[in-house]
Amino acid sequence: MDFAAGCIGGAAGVLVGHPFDTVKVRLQVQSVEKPLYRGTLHCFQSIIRQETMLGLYKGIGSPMMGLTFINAIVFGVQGNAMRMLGADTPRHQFLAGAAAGLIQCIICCPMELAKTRMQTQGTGQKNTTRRLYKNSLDCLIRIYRKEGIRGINRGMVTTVIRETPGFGIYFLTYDTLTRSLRCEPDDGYIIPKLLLAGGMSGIASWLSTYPVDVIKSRLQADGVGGANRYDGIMDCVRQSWRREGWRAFTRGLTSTLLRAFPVNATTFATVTLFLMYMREDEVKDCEPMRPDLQPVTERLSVQ
Ligand SMILES: NC(=[NH2+])NCCC[C@H](N)C(=O)O
Repeated sequence: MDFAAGCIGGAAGVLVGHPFDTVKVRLQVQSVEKPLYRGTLHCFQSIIRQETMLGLYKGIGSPMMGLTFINAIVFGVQGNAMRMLGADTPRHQFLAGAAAGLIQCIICCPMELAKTRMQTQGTGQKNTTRRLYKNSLDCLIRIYRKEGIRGINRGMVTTVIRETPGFGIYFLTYDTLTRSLRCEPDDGYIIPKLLLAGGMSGIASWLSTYPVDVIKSRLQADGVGGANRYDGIMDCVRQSWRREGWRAFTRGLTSTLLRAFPVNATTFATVTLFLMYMREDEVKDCEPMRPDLQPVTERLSVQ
């Protein structure tokens, strides 16, 4: 059921957040010498004016397919890892989340490679005729044909460095906030509390590893519409630091945080409420399990 809940939560989150993610990627990878966008709002306005609203949804196919499945893996692995670890402690919450974050990189990296390349090709152009990639799947097929398995896993190291601690903090923050907000199934304010806890968990998670995300986007977008600029992670870090200083590592952060709250508020609230109602019958039919042995999503549904 954790997997099913993650699926539904993931799809809801993508629909809410993709435009913010497109703005984030454009700001992260735009030219420093001749920047197209002055900031978050200007980027939103420019994309809508030059590429219509559809420009904000470029590359949504990949996360819609990928994030839905990724969230199924994330919540499934986290729930099962918590049951394996036994006691529901903050350390176990972090470890179970980190394990889920690490495992989902297998899907996340190729998915974000296709998404990033789709989001950055044809920047500023309305017509789609001269595009290298027709869609996310075509993008991955072309990369695989040209560069093999190594090519579709470009950015894997930075994805692992971003996601493993990022998801540990994601679930630890959610568990901590749902406890301190006393989220109980019979609480009349359960939904706003879950939305607040989920949204803040998303923000905490993205803030914790954001500089790594900038490097990952630059490496995955490298070569779109021009020659490759980077010879690996450290070269990308050195060039970014030399040209832009510390600001390089905060490019697109505003849009990321604007996206992180609604997307993760939607995802966590959907998952928790789904598990709560789907397990209601278990609570009626059997002795409630020890609350200290269940992950937060199960604990909320058992009492
Ligand atoms: N890279 C992270 N910070 N991951 C944690 C949040 C993941 C969530 N699915 C999102 O897209 O916002």
